[in-house]
Amino acid sequence: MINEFFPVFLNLKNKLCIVIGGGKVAERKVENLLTSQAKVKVISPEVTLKLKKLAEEGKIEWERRVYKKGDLHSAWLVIAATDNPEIQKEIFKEAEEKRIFCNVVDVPELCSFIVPSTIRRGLLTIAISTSGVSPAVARRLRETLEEIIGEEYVLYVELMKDLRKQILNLNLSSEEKEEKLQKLALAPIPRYIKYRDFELLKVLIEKEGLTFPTEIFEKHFPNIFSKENEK
Ligand SMILES: C[C@@]1(CC(=O)O)c2cc3[nH]c(cc4nc(cc5[nH]c(cc(n2)[C@H]1CCC(=O)O)[C@@](C)(CC(=O)O)[C@@H]5CCC(=O)O)C(CC(=O)O)=C4CCC(=O)O)c(CCC(=O)O)c3CC(=O)O
Ligand SMILES: NC(=O)C1=CN([C@@H]2O[C@H](COP(=O)(O)OP(=O)(O)OC[C@H]3O[C@@H](n4cnc5c(N)ncnc54)[C@H](O)[C@@H]3O)[C@@H](O)[C@H]2O)C=CC1
Repeated sequence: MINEFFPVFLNLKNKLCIVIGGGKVAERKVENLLTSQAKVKVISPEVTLKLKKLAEEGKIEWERRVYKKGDLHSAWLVIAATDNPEIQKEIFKEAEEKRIFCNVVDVPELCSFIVPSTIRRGLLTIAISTSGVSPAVARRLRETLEEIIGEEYVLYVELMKDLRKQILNLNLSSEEKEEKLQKLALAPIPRYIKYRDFELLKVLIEKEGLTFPTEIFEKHFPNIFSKENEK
């Protein structure tokens, strides 16, 4: 029976996450955790060059030794990434006892959480999981979606955040607000951004009685509007 995993986005900022093992897989998980600003501690007698460098730069803490029972004390999350099946089981056992979520990288059945394949576009995150059965499929799907969901989505989501705020501040009924939000979400705005069709986009936004937030565009494309003015 495959688990029906519960998808969540965790706020790990400054929270201690312990990674046991220091190979290629540990390295990938550590980089992921650092993206979320977690406080990372690696326990492993050997680590990759990259992990060593991160430790030297003070970006992670590295305890150069093997795992021992009790190490998980005060962690929020644990990743067991050693190449030793017995140790992996011991780590999972301690994590369960302490009620700490634990990812055992080589045994999907011993995972109280799994790590999805992830696409990040600024504020937008897309996470893909095959419930642990085929990481290669998760990766392949990520690569396919990355082509559809391009870098234009960084600006797009920032723009929609601004427009939503404007709409919510208008003196409209909740039905009217909902209608405007849905209408904007359906408009091909990512395409306008991708092809720099800013004039068309401006017309669309102003037609809805909203203000075109120039500063958001200028942040991504410095001087884009001033150059147009010079012409
Ligand atoms: C259950 C899970 C636990 C967990 O790690 O959280 C798990 C388990 C295992 N992975 C294995 C193998 C590989 N994993 C990758 C890559 C990734 N693995 C990731 C997640 C997960 N892997 C979780 C399930 C995710 C889901 O639900 O789909 C990704 C998405 C996220 C990340 O790790 O950061 C990241 C892709 C990131 C990206 O590029 O987008 C590659 C390389 C590749 O394909 O590039 C290979 C080799 C090819 C292959 O075997 O497929 C093996 C066999 C080990 C062996 O044979 O020794 C096991 C154990 C088993 O299955 O028994
Ligand atoms: N979940 C995933 O995405 C994937 C999982 N795997 C599996 O993950 C495991 C790790 O893979 P790699 O990083 O390539 O292995 P690796 O052999 O490069 O690294 C293992 C690390 O564990 C450390 N280690 C060994 N015993 C230890 C102990 N008692 N305490 C602390 N650290 C200890 C070693 O020093 C080494 O740094 C393997 O079992 C592999 O099959 C492999 C590919 C992807």
